[in-house]
Amino acid sequence: MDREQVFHAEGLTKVYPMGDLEVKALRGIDLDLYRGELVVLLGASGSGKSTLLNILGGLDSASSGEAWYCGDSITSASLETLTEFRRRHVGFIFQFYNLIPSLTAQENVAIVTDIAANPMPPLEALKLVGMEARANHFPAQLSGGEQQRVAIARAIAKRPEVLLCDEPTGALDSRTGVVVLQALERVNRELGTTTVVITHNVAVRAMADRVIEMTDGQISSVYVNPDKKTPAEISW
Ligand SMILES: Nc1ncnc2c1ncn2[C@@H]1O[C@H](COP(=O)(O)OP(=O)(O)OP(=O)(O)O)[C@@H](O)[C@H]1O
Repeated sequence: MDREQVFHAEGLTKVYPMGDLEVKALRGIDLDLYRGELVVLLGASGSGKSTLLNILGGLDSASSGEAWYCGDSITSASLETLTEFRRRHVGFIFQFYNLIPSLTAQENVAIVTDIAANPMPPLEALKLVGMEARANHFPAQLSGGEQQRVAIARAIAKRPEVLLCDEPTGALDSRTGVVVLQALERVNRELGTTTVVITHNVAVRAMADRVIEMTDGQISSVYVNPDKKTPAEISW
């Protein structure tokens, strides 16, 4: 594995004020993520997975600590710099696909490629996730798994270095979930996109290069997977 550091974090904390109380979502995260690796992020509900991903992706700010993307500080960046960082370098996938209902699959992808610096053609992105035959279909004509694959095509069409996925299979049955994981694995392998996948599904750890587990706002274990499986070999 190439060990070039993409993300580096030291002592990240996140505290949400809740009236007189505080929720300590992150309690000191030290983390490195390396170029091209596929990391599965596990942990109980409320352990801080989404908070961590959102801070790394420039969607949320840390309360203390520092994080860098390729040597540039994320935690001390201005809002404008963070917007530019997200636009140029980060693709996001969420549990729900957030496609625009009045646009076809291809048009949903083109929205992003229209404003990206070095995009791939929308059809090429759809092909990578096996959706080129459905390019002219509207979201309502597609299954949940197919919509998620279009969302992946939309996220990768700008050729981001990093793909951050928060419960990408959370709304899908296992067979459909595997097809979505295959799309993510192919993008990771063919484009070399550093990929982080949050999941509640422990079976998904089998496809990771590394598995990072969070407990109560901290990293409780990091596991290097010596025996990576393809998504087709995973079931739950
Ligand atoms: N905007 C917010 N305001 C207040 N508390 C928040 C906010 N966002 C998250 N939290 C709290 O921070 C903690 C960590 O939340 P987070 O969503 O990061 O956990 P998670 O591991 O991703 O959980 P899940 O698996 O359920 O999505 C939780 O206790 C949550 O309630």
